[in-house]
Amino acid sequence: MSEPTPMMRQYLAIKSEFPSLLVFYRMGDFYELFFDDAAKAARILDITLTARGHSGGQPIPMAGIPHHAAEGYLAKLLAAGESVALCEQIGDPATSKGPVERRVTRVLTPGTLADEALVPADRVAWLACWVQQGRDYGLAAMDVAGGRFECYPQLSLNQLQSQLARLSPAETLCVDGAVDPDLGEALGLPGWHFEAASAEAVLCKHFAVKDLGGFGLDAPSPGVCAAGALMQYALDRLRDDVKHVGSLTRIHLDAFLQLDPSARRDLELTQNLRGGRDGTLMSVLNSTQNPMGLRRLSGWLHQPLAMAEPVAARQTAILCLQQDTDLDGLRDQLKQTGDVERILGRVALQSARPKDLGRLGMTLIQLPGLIEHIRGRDALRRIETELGDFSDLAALLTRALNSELPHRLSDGDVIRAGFNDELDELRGLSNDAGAALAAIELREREATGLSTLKVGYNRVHGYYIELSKSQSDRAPVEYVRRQTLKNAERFITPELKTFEDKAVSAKSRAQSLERALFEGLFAPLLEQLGALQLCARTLGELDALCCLAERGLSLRWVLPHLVDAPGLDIQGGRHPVVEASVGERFVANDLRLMTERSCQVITGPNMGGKSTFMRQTALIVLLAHIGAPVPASHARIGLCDQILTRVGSADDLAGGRSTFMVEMTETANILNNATPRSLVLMDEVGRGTSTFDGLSLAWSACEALAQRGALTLFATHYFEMTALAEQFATVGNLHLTAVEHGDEIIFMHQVVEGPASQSYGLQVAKLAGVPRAVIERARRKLVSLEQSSIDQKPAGQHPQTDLFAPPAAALPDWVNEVAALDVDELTPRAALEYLYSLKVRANS
Ligand SMILES: Nc1ncnc2c1ncn2[C@@H]1O[C@H](COP(=O)(O)OP(=O)(O)OP(=O)(O)O)[C@@H](O)[C@H]1O
Repeated sequence: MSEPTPMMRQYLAIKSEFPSLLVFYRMGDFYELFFDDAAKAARILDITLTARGHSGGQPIPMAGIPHHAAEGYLAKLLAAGESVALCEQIGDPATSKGPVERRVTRVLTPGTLADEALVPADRVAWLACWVQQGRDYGLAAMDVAGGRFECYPQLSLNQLQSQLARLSPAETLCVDGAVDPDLGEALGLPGWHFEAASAEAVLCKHFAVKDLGGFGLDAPSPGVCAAGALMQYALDRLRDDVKHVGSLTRIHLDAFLQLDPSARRDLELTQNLRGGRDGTLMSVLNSTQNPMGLRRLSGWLHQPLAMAEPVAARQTAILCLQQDTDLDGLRDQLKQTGDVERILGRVALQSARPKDLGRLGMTLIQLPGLIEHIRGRDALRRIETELGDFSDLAALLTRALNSELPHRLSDGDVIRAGFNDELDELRGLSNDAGAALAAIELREREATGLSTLKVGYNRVHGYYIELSKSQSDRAPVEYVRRQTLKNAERFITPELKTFEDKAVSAKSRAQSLERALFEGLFAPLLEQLGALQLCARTLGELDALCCLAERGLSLRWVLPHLVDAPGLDIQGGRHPVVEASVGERFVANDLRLMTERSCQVITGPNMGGKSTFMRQTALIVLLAHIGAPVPASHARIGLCDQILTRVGSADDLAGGRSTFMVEMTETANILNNATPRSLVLMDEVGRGTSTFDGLSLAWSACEALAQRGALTLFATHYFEMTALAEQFATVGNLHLTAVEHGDEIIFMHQVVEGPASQSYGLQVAKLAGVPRAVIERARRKLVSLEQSSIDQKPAGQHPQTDLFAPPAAALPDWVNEVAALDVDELTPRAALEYLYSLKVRANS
């Protein structure tokens, strides 16, 4: 069996330190990956898997990526949730015996990134950490690129799941061995990181405080333990450098409208059910002008408010932007601003690039003009103040930086001419040694009056002044003789010697001085970091508010009246996404849900618009709670505590749960948590099992919600459920209208009071292209099913039939007649005659 080569031994030693990371092993112009790392990277990156040498008689799998193109590949791996250790060549290949010395210089994990190329601009790559203590859970989350840090001191399992679904973390941490599939994948950390004392000590040290009382976190809690462990991890990964994380925000969940994970998914806020972005609420709502505004808007959508005051403040600001400012002008100006929030993160992490500071400078220059648009408006006064005044920094950056900046600092030409004399001189020397020498030559010739004096250079003696033999004895005393030629003498002077030292090393000295001057710009920025971060967040907020103001005007949405009493009164409500696709053809609908009529059972044909109507109600309620205008002609919305949904069907095969199991788990969650302030959407609950089981479950779930007084929309194809309205005063019936036209069906999409009369399932199937023969067969089967259903319903045999049967008085008399028929005794002819007689009665 062959021994590993020295290089492979080196690789294996390094890999053993980072077993769970992909090790990028630098070899010349390539990063190479070996063994399982190579196979994984080849699969994710779609690159070729090759082999190099042998190990244990087997070829070693290898995959490589060019060093200069690494960023794109890294971004893809990190987006796939992988972490990477970059192992660089440290030693000099020319002088190394054996393999060049190599060391891991950087560890990249999905949740600890701030590089522009590696973090998507449109969302926050949260690093989250949870811990369980008894029945309670604690959660902490850090936005490393943006410098935000949140703590949720004490949560139930349900709340933790909901928050994790909201954050959708790029990377999650938990106690080693505690990984729970219901909470997503997580990296285990040693338990002692989560001990209260060590967690608190890490946090106090970072924030330079005696205790955490200032953050409202004085009492020990699982959340603080999670926050401490998370901070330690971030410090380890980022080499003790997260000074832009200046505060820990305690999150009070009561302040926010809760969305259960299924509501977040089903309502397709920022991601559709297929995982894409089209057809989402965000796709209609977003007209933000910069990434800070986009992230802020997305954050608002996922965390609507539950308190009247902050909602009212946003509404007032939006109204002011719509009525009292040059909204287009303001938005144009916001378009010119850079992603200051992330730039500041990179400044703090010492990884800002020239273009970062250039864009920061440009943004700070724009600020006064931007503020001018909102100056003196009461509703925007806080924003005006928080944007601040950074004219000193703007001036500094303008003076210091060129207007065109390179991608990398090492490319040079970053610092503007005139900012630093020494740099100007060094650049002058390296760029323009010839001109400088000509200037010296001219000056010396004039000073000495020696006409043959000239300045030259050779590689052995460097720079010299040359005089012809005839004039050389008149050389000034400070000229030191260096070389005698046949017809000339060569001299050096202290000035020339200095010039030479400077010129030879000028280029490299210019580079290092430029680097020092560039990094020197960080200090004054960091001095004002807190105020700059506030400015960045306020820019994001203003952009998001402008977006909502603009969307309201462009899409004819209205600001709703928010009231404390639970209930909804929506007039002319529309579904923003469906309306965007069908345009004028969209049929607006009204809805009233009040304490006295809190539950509506919705029936109507397939494709009639039941789901659309229910979802539009949830979206209107959600938009109202972020303070936004809503797609309606008028809306009065009572403050809600949560939106709970059970719509659509999805298998959770990975979690080992069937469609019906998922449906029932979500239903259980709703029944356990709904309150009279909750908006509950139930779409065809029960359809995943046998008719009677499904109907019974749907009935009792709807009954329970009605009794609890939760604001409920319950769409169903079980017509039996329309009878609930007769038993409960708080239950009403609504249906979606459709009309038959010959053999066709036309959907009116209108919501009207009362139960639907027909389901039109077969017509819809025909519309969908189900073969004619199958439809005909289904039609015959339907008749016989309906017939046998009637036959099988003598009172007392099926408790469900009693429970759900419409009151006897409501039935037409022929039903009893048919029920009494002994079909087996009928001849085909008698049956046919009876059918004809029924038809005559039906038409009369
Ligand atoms: N109010 C409306 N105005 C115009 N078109 C609508 C409206 N509501 C729904 N539609 C159209 O009808 C289609 C079907 O709507 P939806 O999925 O809501 O029906 P449904 O009653 O829930 O159907 P099913 O019972 O089969 O689930 C939508 O995709 C949309 O194109």
